[in-house]
Amino acid sequence: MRTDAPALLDRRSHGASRPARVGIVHLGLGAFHRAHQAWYTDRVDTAGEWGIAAFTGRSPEAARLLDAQDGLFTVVERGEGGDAFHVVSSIVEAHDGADLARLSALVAAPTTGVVTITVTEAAYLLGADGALAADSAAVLADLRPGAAPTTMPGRLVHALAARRDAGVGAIAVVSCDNLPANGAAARASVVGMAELLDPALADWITANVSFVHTSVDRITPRATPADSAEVAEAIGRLDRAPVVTEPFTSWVLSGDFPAGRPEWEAAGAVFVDDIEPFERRKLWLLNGAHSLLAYVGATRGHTTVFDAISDPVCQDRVEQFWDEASAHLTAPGLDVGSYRAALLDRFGNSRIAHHLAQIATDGSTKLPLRAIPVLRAELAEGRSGRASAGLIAAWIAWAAEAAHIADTRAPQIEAALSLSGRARTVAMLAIVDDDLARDATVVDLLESLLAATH
Ligand SMILES: NC(=O)c1ccc[n+]([C@@H]2O[C@H](COP(=O)([O-])OP(=O)(O)OC[C@H]3O[C@@H](n4cnc5c(N)ncnc54)[C@H](O)[C@@H]3O)[C@@H](O)[C@H]2O)c1
Ligand SMILES: O=P(O)(O)OC[C@@H](O)[C@@H](O)[C@H](O)[C@H](O)CO
Repeated sequence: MRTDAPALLDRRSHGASRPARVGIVHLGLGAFHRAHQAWYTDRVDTAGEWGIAAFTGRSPEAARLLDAQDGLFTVVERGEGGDAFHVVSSIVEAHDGADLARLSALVAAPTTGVVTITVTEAAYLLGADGALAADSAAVLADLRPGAAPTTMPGRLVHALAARRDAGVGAIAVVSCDNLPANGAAARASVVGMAELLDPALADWITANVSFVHTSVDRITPRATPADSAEVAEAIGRLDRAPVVTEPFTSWVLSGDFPAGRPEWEAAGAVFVDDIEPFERRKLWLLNGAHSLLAYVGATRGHTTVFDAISDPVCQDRVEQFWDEASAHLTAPGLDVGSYRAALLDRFGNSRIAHHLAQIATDGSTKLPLRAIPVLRAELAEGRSGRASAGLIAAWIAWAAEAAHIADTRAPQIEAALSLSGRARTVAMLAIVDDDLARDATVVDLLESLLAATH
């Protein structure tokens, strides 16, 4: 029977006959990894030494789809003027994250020098003090005798034990999640888990694992079936796992790679000694504005970042938040004015459908990273922090109306929302900052901001 449907992408027809040897293990096979770290590696690994073995974090679906097409996938760079298509072949193995035997074997291999991570902020399971939340249900489940770990730190500790036992030496772990000091966060999460499981292993990890800090940037919304259809039309092959991303990309890294790394700088990555100013600028201005648009925009009936930033009320709120944040972004070379102007262009890319609902998830983890530091910096300067407090108020107002709250702390949020008046405001604020919830001036400000939203 004749069919016009194109054949599935595969390595032979793509001309990438021999997959690269595995040199990188990745945890969290989502859209961002494919649009970012896999894309950089694809561009620079001409010798085929840094193939990526990628593991999913929760559902095995992404691995199943990629495995069926030899790990190949298309990166669609979606600019305002049109799309560019690149088939990426750097992922050479894709696995269910529950496959601990394969994960351990690969992390213990002498040819593996790097582990990269994109598992979302909440998956680090850190408490407000920055340490592993040892009493959380997920951590306790991993600690049960004989339990197969399901968390990121649990699985990585399991695999690092195999590396120690194999005696193949040091390795780099590179967090690419949107967390300040994400290398330190990864260390706190992984070493914290190891301390609970095997203190001697925790010592080995401390001595042999280099936790690299990064600031990562490339807006990558979830792809849709229409994107797959467009890719088939453009490349003449069926791709069930394309990623759609913006043309802009940035990767700033700081730290050691004791077992080598790809030459990512050849594709534009930048290695620096002090990453903090860059990550602050990105987390506060880009991610902070994203969260603000997610809550204010959704409350005003918008669906995507583009819709929201096109609304003058939302843009005005973003500018006010940026004014507050910018007052604390004073390190040389940050060029905050140009960065803000570029962000307005990126948010205004009408062809990128970045859904506010995706950004709104896990607000209880994101606001302490995106709103609270700006609010605290403003309070320290004797100012009210009205715009950053406005982001927290927007989250509270959004949560109060939301039909469904996708958040790892949804039970606490629902309990807080069951209260009313000032008690409710205090309980919601306590979820993102316990100390500030005891500050009557901040609570007063939130109350007045919330009253103004009605
Ligand atoms: N998408 C972007 O624009 C973008 C840009 C910069 C940084 N990031 C970072 O990358 C992360 C992932 O983004 P994405 O677009 O790939 O999302 P995604 O939903 O496509 O993929 C997320 C991956 O993390 C895994 N995961 C989710 N929760 C987990 C948990 N609790 N434990 C273990 N694994 C878990 C999922 O299984 C999946 O493999 C973000 O949370 C952010 O920190 C994303
Ligand atoms: O990916 P999250 O959930 O941490 O945050 C949502 C967006 O703010 C984020 O994905 C940005 O698009 C990204 O950080 C841009 O580089």
